[in-house]
Amino acid sequence: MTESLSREQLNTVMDEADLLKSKEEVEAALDTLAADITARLADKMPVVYSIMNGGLVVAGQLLTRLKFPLEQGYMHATRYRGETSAQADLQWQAPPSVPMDGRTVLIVDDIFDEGYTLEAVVEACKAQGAAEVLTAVLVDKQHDRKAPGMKVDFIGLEVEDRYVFGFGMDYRGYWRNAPGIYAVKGL
Ligand SMILES: O=P(O)(O)OC[C@H]1O[C@H](OP(=O)(O)OP(=O)(O)O)[C@H](O)[C@@H]1O
Ligand SMILES: Nc1nc2[nH]cnc2c(=O)[nH]1
Repeated sequence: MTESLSREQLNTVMDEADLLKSKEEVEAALDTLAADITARLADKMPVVYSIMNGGLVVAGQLLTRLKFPLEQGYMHATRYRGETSAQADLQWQAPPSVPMDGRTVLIVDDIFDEGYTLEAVVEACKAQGAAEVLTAVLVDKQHDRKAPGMKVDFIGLEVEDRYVFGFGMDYRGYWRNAPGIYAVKGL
């Protein structure tokens, strides 16, 4: 783990960051995501899992826009562990909190970057007997390093290939609470 950051350093990161998507743009994207998900899943009584930690804010703001019966759960899988680049292995810190055998499952996460996290989570859901597994992310990062063949079913916004934070995404553990999507200066 790298050294901890001071409050001043963290405020400087925020002050110097580039705003890529405003709060209003994110909220409009969540409205569209919710409409697309509703059209596909309204009659399925799905289980909707957020992937902790990043999926927490997105799922929180998405779920109240879904006006059909669903169950909600969480799971915690991480590749980055507070760093700004991925570790080789995915670490499971909490398994799925609600049984999914025979169910339609929707996985909600903040970002589709290389896609190895979502790929492993989808495989885990299938192994646990889910009938159908769909994925939704707020942000799709644009680059050519995606896990081969990995696709996401519902995407809110596209962002450039930089390290981003806000709306659930962290900068070294902080600023998940930022009300927009920001790119760290120099990253
Ligand atoms: O597409 P990938 O390259 O696999 O990266 C995307 C994943 O990275 C982040 O999780 P992270 O491991 O940082 O954990 P966190 O949710 O606790 O921030 C994010 O929340 C996604 O789950
Ligand atoms: N916070 C954050 N987490 C990520 N996980 C994968 N890519 C990113 C990113 O750009 N920002």
